[in-house]
Amino acid sequence: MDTAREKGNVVAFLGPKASYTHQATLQKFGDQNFHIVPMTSIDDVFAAVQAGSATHGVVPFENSSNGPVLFTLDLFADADKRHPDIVVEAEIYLPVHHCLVGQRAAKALHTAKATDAPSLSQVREDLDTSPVVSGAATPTQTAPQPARPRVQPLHSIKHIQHVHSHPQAWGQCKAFLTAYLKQAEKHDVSSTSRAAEIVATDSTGVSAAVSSKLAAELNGLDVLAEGIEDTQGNSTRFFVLRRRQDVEGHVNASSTEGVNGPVANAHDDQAQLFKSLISFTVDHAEPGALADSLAVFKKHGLNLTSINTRPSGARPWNYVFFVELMGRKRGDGDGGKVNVALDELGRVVKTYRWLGSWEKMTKD
Ligand SMILES: O=C(O)C(=O)Cc1ccccc1
Repeated sequence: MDTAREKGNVVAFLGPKASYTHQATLQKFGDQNFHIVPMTSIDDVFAAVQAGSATHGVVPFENSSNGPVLFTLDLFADADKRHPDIVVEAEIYLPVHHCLVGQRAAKALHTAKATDAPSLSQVREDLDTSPVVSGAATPTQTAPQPARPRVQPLHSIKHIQHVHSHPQAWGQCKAFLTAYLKQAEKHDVSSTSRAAEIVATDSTGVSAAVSSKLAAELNGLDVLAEGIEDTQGNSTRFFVLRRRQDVEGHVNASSTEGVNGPVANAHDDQAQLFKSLISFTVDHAEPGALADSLAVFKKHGLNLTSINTRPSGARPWNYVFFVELMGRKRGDGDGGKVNVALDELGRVVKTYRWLGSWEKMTKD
């Protein structure tokens, strides 16, 4: 019997194996006694933590070049009130290097069956060994100087007609995809490693995935291009989810104080060590409602580090606002700056939710 599972230490992550989320999960929990369980979707990770079948969940939240993961923001917005107890307990940063993975043209020709006539002839044409198509994206009126990709394919990719990946990956690899795979059909799937699994089942060899090298290895695929992300230093931030009742009053082992704990004499200057996430809705008919809300954070000297919005789901053209700020909420009645600001925010907004406070993992 699995002792980690028996003790209830279960981490749900966006799988399958070899997703970037899996790699982030191993970075944080790999050397601890945790039972690590793949989930099919980000939604399933939220649901497992909310239901208590997992004690922790790991989900992608934001990319350094492509911005927020909209699925995750929408689950935090929680229009259906399915996750009332979910809070963020920690953040994980992971460098992300995307590959185009699939079958090389010669191999694809071998494995394609005679009945796959259109793809077979396509593959035959592509046996030209020149690795590169043009590499130059066509200038258009809206993009007169399209960005040049940072790398060239390692093998011919002219046989690729379909590309599968998580929607986040498209936005991180725009230059490469535009230059080399403009005509290929793009298919959204639940994760980058799921994309590699799908490609491995395509016997015609005309499909590829944008995923990690690890996902290529695990699924027996060739790396057709490596490092296809638009920006050097491409990195994704993941959140560790918990249930609010499991973190309240709990002392975070990696910090000197509780994330939300009852440490009465902690100083607010430690705000630089922590971050918090808050969502709120305002009365859209009231001029200045958003400005009034943000003024509360200013009044209490709370530095906002990001602001996002998503449709609220309650009514068309109504939004949920998300702010991240430096500082942490303390135990109720503990009087920290964030606690006071939240009380005040409650008087100027329609609804708000504290979505967690955690130790900041970057130095700046
Ligand atoms: O974890 C994955 O593999 C995902 O599909 C989410 C994702 C996508 C792109 C960059 C980082 C995480």
